[in-house]
Amino acid sequence: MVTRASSVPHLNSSGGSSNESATGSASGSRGRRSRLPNSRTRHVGKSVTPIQTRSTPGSMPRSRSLTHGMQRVTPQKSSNSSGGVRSRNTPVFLRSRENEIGSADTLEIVASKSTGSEPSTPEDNINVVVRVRPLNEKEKRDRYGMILQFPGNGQIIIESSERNNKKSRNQENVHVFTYNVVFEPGATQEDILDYSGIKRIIDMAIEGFSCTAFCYGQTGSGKTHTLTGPPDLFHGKPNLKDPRHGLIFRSFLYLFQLIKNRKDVNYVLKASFLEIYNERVIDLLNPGSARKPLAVRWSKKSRGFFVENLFTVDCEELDDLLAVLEEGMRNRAVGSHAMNDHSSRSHTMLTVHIISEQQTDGGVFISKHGKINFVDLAGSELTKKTLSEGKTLEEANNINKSLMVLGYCIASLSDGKKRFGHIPYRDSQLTKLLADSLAGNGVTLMIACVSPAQYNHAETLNTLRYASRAKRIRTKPVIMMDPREALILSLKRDINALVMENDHLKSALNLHHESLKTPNEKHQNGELLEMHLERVATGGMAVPKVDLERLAELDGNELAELVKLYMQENEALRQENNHLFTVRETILRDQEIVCRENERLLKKLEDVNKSRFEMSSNEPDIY
Ligand SMILES: Nc1ncnc2c1ncn2[C@@H]1O[C@H](COP(=O)(O)OP(=O)(O)OP(=O)(O)O)[C@@H](O)[C@H]1O
Repeated sequence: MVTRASSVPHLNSSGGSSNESATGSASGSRGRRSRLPNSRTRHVGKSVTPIQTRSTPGSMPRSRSLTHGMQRVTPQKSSNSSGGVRSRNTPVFLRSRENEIGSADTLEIVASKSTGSEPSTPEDNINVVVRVRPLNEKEKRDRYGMILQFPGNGQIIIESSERNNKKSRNQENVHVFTYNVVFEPGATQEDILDYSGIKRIIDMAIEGFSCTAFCYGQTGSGKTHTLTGPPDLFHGKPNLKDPRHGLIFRSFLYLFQLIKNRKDVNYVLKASFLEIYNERVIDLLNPGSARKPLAVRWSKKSRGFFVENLFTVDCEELDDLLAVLEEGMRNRAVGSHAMNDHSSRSHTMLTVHIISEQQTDGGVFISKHGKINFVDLAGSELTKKTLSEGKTLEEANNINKSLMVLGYCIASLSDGKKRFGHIPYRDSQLTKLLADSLAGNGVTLMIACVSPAQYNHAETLNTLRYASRAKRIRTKPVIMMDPREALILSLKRDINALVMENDHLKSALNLHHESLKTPNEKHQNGELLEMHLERVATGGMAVPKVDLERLAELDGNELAELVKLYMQENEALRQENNHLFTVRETILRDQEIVCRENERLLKKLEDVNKSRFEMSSNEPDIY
């Protein structure tokens, strides 16, 4: 039975109202190219640049300033089996938990010393949602029963595969799992956009975070359907308003809408699309006739894996992104087996790089490098069920092997004791490229896709267990910034703070000073004022204005000189502030001495008055 959700998560922090129609927004877009223009894929020129995709499993820079904003969801009552009242605005077929994932909704962007800034929380969960597909025609024909129940509050109950099993009747073989959101079989593609948390992830990607959305599950469970929709959408001229469009298409529309609304920021978008087929990385935007594999390498500098010479296409318009999607979908490896006519035989990763440039209040230009990966994993398969043989069997073995490694990584990362030990990322190309999303500086959404059919009990239980484990993984998201810009921004911020402290100290000192002027202090304060005026007059305050846009043009010496100047300025202000603190301490001490002296004098005066009074009262009256 399908019932209304008991509560709805509002995971997106800005601009992502849940009733926004994704397909509706597309109506304004220009006529779309049906395929990626040749010039974009074949020419290594202006618009197509080989770029390295990065993934960092390792450490992160220390945080300098953290603020955490978690968004809680107000629970709504439902009228499902668990009782309660239905909410009018909640979508049917969707269930969520009252308490959603602990991820940063409010981000304070602050530069860190070395590579960038961090959001408000040191540890963020991976957001895990489950999508249950409807029974397919074959399953209905063969009268397979449904083994899943949806009691609400993000819970999903899986019964024993054998209905008459004694254990099952005793409820011993019933498993209950809880996730951030559970999408029931009737959930629409638009529901996934609105309630999976993807909007918040896109919001974060444009803020400079490295984000990933990936679908996981057995073959035929609906991963490709969720991410891209059915394959026939990409045959011929696609209908932009087709309600079957998947999450990637809808995310692109949402992304462009966001960008359009941010007039104060310049954005440059680039996209790449790769697949991992039989452990070989193929560029889907430039596969070549030989489908020559690309190398995945480790970058010491960025402490992450990257794909060498991967094509990246500039995407000025929505059409360009859609063309990338279409081209990749056309080139990916698809096969057929007993459980799926259009089975993905490879893992695919579509990456949108979002480079933003914004002028800060202090006039400095900062650029951030966010990205969002959409990963469609090939499904795990029991080859005796898929009846794979020959080429399909080899593919299945490779798929299962890489998913097994992914499973090990997820199990280790979710285990409090093992997560700091060795994680076998290097054992498969897939885990190398997902390392950053699983354990590095990224923000991740996992959509676990399952079948409700009794026939798939073991695989569904397995996926639900994986998803539960993944939910326990912590990542440490950071904004990716050019380290030089981050350093300069951070120094500039320090200087501003010191200047403010400096001014504050001076005004405080002036106040004290007026009441406590001594020749010595007058001299000292005069000196400070002179120092300050001299500093301003000689330009000491003004380190040359830097246009960070042009930072890349500076050579090493110029850059070193600039950083030196900032550091000198910083040091001078620090010294001056220390000096001011010392002066303030001295003045306060003197003030205390003066106060004590005053008290002593007052007491003395009192004593004198008292003794005078006593003397006068003892004198004989003379008339
Ligand atoms: N939520 C859904 N609603 C309607 N049909 C669905 C849904 N999910 C999946 N399907 C259908 O089920 C079939 C299998 O789905 P899909 O190809 O997306 O599975 P998959 O998990 O990507 O499989 P594989 O791992 O083999 O690539 C497709 O015909 C698809 O249209």
